[in-house]
This record gives sequence, C-alpha cells and structure tokens, in this order.
Amino acid sequence: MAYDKEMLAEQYNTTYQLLTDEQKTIVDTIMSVVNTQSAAIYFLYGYGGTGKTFVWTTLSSELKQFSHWLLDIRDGKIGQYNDEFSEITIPDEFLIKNYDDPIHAIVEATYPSLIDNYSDINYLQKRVVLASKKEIVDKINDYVLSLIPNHEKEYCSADSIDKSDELLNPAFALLPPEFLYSLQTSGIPNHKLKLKVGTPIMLLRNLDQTDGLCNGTRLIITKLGSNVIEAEVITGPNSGNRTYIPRINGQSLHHIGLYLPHPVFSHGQLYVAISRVKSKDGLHILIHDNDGNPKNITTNVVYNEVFANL
Ligand SMILES: Nc1ncnc2c1ncn2[C@@H]1O[C@H](COP(=O)(O)OP(=O)(O)OP(=O)(O)O)[C@@H](O)[C@H]1O
Repeated sequence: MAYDKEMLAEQYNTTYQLLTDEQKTIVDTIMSVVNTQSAAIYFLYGYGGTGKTFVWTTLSSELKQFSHWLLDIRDGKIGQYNDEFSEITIPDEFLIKNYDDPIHAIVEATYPSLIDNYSDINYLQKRVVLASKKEIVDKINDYVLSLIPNHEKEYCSADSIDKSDELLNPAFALLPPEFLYSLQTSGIPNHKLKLKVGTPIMLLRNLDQTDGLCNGTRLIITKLGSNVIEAEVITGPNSGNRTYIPRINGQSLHHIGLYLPHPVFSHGQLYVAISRVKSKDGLHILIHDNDGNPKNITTNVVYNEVFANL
C-alpha cells in the first residue's frame, strides 16, 4: 500500500497523453465502467509488444490514486497534526464551489433532478447526503421535504421524566415536557419528525434483525398512518419488502454529498463519510466558512492511540 500519490498522478497524466487512439478507447471504456459501477469483464488481447502492459499501467495508476488518498485520511497521514487534528485540503475535483444556497447545491449535486426522480427507488437507493451535525441534517431534511409535493405529516415524541430519576433528584419532576421537547441529543431524533410519502428514511435502531430492519437500513415511505408508517426497504437483502414501523448506519453508495459548514469533530468521521462512496466520480463535497464563502480545507481527526493496540 506504499503508493506515492503524486507519482501515480504524474504517471497517469504522462502515459494517458501517450496512448494511441485504440489504447485510449480501451482505457476510457474501462474507466467509465469503474466510475458508473457497472459490472463488466474485459479480456485485453494483442500480439507481444503491442502495449497491453502500458494500458494496464495507465489504468492502475489512476485507480490507485483515490484509494490511496482515502487510506491516508483514515491513517491520519495527510497534513500537519496538532493534538490529533489536522487541516487537510480537499482536491478541486470533489468540491462544489459555485453556489448561491449551499444546501440547494449539495442536494442538487447528490440528487440531480430530484423532483423528476423521487419516486424512483433505484435512484434513491444510490445516494445520500451526509453532514457532521444533527442541526445541519435537519436543515437538509427540511429542504428536501419542501421540494417533494406530497402532503407532509408531523410525528411528535411523547417525552416524560423517568420516575426513578425523580427519586434521585426531585428537581427533575419540575421539568416541563416543553423543555424535554427542546432537547436535541445525538443519535435520537428531535421531538418533531416531519415526513412525506416518497421520502427516503434511515433506521437509527435495530428494530427487527431477522427481517433486516437494522440500524442503517434505508427505506422509502409508502403510507403515513397516525400511529404507524408503511415503508419499503431499499437496501440489503430484504430490498423490496414492505414493513410497518410503529410510532415509537456501512453501506456503499454511488453518490455521497458531504456538507461541511462546520469541520468534522470526531475520530475517523471524515474517512467514514467519504469511504462510503463507490467511486470518486460520485463524491461531492461542499465546505464553507461562517459567512458562506466556499473553502477547500477541512479538519481530519485521527487519534493514533486507537491504532496502537491493533
Ligand atoms: N502508447 C504508447 N506510447 C509509448 N510507448 C508505448 C505505448 N504503448 C506501448 N509502449 C511501449 O511499447 C513497449 C511494449 O509495450 P508493452 O510492454 O505494454 O506491450 P505488451 O503488449 O504488454 O507486451 P507483451 O505481450 O510482450 O508483454 C513498452 O516499452 C511500452 O512502454
């Protein structure tokens, strides 16, 4: 895995320029298959010395570059680390830099022509927008919901203080439900959940492992009842199954939109987000500062002690 990324990029650029028309057709055809993740098998046949190895060298130098960049991010090998935090520069090819509204831009890059495609399960299955904070995820969800023409339904949680906590501290009994509803906790949906038929959702809990309803399973809402939601599974072996979710996350995807108005803050978060994409053509990253100006630098957090005992 000791590939030199700059050397590979230079090798690719040099050899690609030298390819004959026939060799270029072979390289372009194979790269388009890789980039669209279609399955194909090619057999490269030719007389000795006609450039088969040359074609393979060109292809492999291109293919190794992206995976090597990902591994460097995972291992914290890019940038100068200060207290396990490092600022890294994202290559231009992944960046969205021209936008008026960043949320509109990241949704459009990941879900192009959403209005025409939101009922196409195959289209939804392959895409996801990721962000590092729940408040940002909520903004993206609200924007996507506003685009979908179906009727919106709101589901509210019914939060109350656990009686045993009241015994520990009687002051807990005085907390009104409105206060509980205002709390935003990592890993738990907010008090109000707005949903529409046709929108993709992701389970955050294991509901029924035997039926494939696990943390991370993605579904499309097909009906919204008052106490139950009907949804169709769109990922995993149970894809196509309809299920009912009473009122009460490692897939690989073709398109990942990563929206970072704030830098990532926990170990490995950046690697986990970008390594979900199947090929680099599907990676769209939008980073901006507090004034909304585009940036190409973000933070990578890698605690080396995590690897120490492996
Ligand atoms: N487009 C090209 N531009 C410049 N040099 C090339 C090009 N294609 C092939 N070559 C050179 O031609 C020589 C033979 O090419 P290569 O080794 O790729 O052929 P091969 O088909 O793999 O041969 P063999 O079947 O004998 O292994 C090498 O020195 C290679 O660098």
